[in-house]
Amino acid sequence: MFNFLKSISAKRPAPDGKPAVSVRERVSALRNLPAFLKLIWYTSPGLALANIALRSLRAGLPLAMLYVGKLIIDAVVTLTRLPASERVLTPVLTLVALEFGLVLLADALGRGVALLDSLLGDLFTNQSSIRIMQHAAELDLDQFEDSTFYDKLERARRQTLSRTVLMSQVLAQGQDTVTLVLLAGGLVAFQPWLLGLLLLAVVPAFLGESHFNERSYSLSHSWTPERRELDYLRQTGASDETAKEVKIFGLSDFLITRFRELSDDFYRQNKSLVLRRASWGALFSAIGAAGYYGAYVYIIARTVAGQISLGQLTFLAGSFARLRSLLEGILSRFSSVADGALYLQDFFDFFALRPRIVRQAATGETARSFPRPIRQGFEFENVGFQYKSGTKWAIRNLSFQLEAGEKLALVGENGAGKTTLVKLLARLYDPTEGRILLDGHDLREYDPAELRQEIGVIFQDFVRFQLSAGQNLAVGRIEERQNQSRIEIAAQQSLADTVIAKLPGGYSQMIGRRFNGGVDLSGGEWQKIALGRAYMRDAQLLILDEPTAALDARAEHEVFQRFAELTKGKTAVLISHRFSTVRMANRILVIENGQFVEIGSHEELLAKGGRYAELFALQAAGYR
Ligand SMILES: Nc1ncnc2c1ncn2[C@@H]1O[C@H](COP(=O)(O)OP(=O)(O)OP(=O)(O)O)[C@@H](O)[C@H]1O
Repeated sequence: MFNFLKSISAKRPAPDGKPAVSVRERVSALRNLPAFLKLIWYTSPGLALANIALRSLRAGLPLAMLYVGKLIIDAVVTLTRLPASERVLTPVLTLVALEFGLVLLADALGRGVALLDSLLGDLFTNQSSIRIMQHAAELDLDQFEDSTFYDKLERARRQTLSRTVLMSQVLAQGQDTVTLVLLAGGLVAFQPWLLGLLLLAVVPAFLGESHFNERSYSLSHSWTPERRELDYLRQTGASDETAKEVKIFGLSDFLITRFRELSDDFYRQNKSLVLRRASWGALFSAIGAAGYYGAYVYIIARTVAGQISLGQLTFLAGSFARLRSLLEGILSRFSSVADGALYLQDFFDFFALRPRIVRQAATGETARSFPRPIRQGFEFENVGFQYKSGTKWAIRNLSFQLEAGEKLALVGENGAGKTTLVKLLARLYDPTEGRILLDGHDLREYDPAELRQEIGVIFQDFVRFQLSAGQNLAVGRIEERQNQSRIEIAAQQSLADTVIAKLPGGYSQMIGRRFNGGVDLSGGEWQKIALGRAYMRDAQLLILDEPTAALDARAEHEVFQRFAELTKGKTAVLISHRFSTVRMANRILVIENGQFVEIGSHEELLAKGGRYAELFALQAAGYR
C-alpha cells in the first residue's frame, strides 16, 4: 500500500517505457481551464449563462431537501407523542408537499442542465472543428509532413468531442462544490471532526483515481502514433480507394495481421490497467463505506443518548452519506478534469503553432505588392532545398532565370527535383539556402496569399474532389463557383467539356465514388477536369506538373496546342516526361539530382549534344 501511494506522486514510465505524466504536470495543466471556459463562453454567452443559473439553483436543493426531511421526521415524532385527539396532520402534509415540490424542481433543473449541456456541447464541438480546419489551413505544407505535428493535429481533432464532456465536468464540479460547502456547513455546525472522518474516508479513493487516470492518459498519449496506424489500417483494409489493389495483391491478411498485432497489444496493456483499477477501486470503496458507518454509529449513539433529535439523525446521516458521494465525485472528477486539461494542452498546442511561410518584409519596408504585370520574371539564385524528413538535398546550387512571358519546360529523371522546384516557386516551402527573386525582390517579401493568387499550379497528384463536375473545375477559383459561363469556358479550354457532356448530370453530376449517385472517371478524364482549374484562374504564372501523363497522345497534343494559345503573354512552367510536349516550350531546363545541367531551346540543346539530346534520342528510339 505504501509503495502504491508513493508511486502516485513519482514519475513512472508508461507501460510502453515512455515517461508517464506526473501529478504536478496534471495539476499545472489546470491552468488551461480559464482559456477553455472562455472558449465555451464565446461559443454562446446566452446558453452558458442559463447553464450557470440553473446549476446554481440546483446546487442548493440537496440541503433544502435534507432539511425539509428533518422537519418532517421531527414533526411526525412530535405528533406521535401527542394524544390521538390532538394529532393534526396538516403541518406534516404541508412539509411533505414542500419536499415533493423540491423533488420535482430538482428533476426539472437537472433535465434543463442536461439539455443546455448538450446544446452548448454541440455548438462547441462544431466551432472547435471549424477552428481546427481554419487553423490547419494557415499552416505550412512541411508542418503537415511532420509526424509530431500530425499527432498533435490528430489529438486535437480526436478530442473535440471529449471536450464537451470536459465542459460538463467542469460545470458540474462548480455546482457540486457549492452543494458540498452548503452541506459541510451543516455538518460542521453539529460536529466538526465528522468532516475530518469524511476526508479520511474519501482521500484514498481520490489518490487511487488520480493514479489510474494518469496511467490511462499516459497509455493513450503514448499510443497516438499506433492509433493513427490503426486508423490507417482500418481505412486501407476497407475503403473504395484501396479495394482494387487490396484484392489484386491479396493484401487483406497482411493488413489484418498488423491490425491484430497492434490492437491486441493495446488491449493487453489496457486490460492490465483496468483490472488493477477495478481491484484497487473495490478496496477504496470499502474504506469509504467504513468511514460512513463509523460516523453513522456515532450519530446513532448521540441520538440514543437523547442529545439530538430523530430528525437531526436523519439529516446528519443523510448529509454525511451525501457529502461522501459528493466529495468522492468531486475528487475523482478532479482527476478526469485534470486529464481533460492535459488533453486541452494538445488542443492549445496545436493552435499555438504558427506558419513560418509569411511575408518577411525587409526592415523598414512596407508590404510589397505583387507586380502586375510581372516585368523581369523569376530568378533562382544558388537555391538549395532539403526536406525536413530528407537526408539529402532535393535541390542544390540551382541558378537560372524564368523570364516574364516565357514557357519553360523542366526535364529530369524521377526524383530529379522538378516538383520541388515548383513548390518553391509557389512558396509552399522556402529555400534552405539561396533565394528566389521576383522582379529583383526576394519572393519572401511578397504576401504569400497574393502570390498564390497569381500562380496557378496543377500538380501531378491533383485532388479528385468528391464534388460535382462543375465544382471540381471551380476549385481553381472557388469564388467563381456560381459563374457557370466561366466554368464552361474553362472546361472547353481544357477539353473537359467532352467528358462532362457524357455525364448524365452534366456539370452538376457528382463525380467520384464516395457519395451516392457519384460517377467515377478514367484517369485521363479526371486530368482534363483538373486542368480546367488552371483556366479558371487569371494567374500570371501557370505551372503544369505532369497533369497530362494520363492523357492519350492526341489529347495531350491538343491540350498543349491550346495551352500555348491560351497562355500567350503569360509565364508558364511545364513538367512532362514526353519530349513531344517539352519541345513546345521556349526553353528547357534540364536538372539532375537537384542540380542544374543545361538550359536552352529544343534546337539549341539538341545541337549541343548534351544530356537533353541523349534523353531525347533515347525516347525517340523507343518510338522507332
Ligand atoms: N515531402 C517530401 N519529403 C521528403 N523528401 C521528399 C519529399 N518530396 C520529395 N522528396 C524527395 O526529394 C527529391 C526530389 O523530388 P521531386 O518530387 O521534386 O522529384 P521530381 O523530379 O518531381 O520527380 P518525378 O519525375 O518522379 O515526379 C526526391 O529524392 C524525393 O524523394
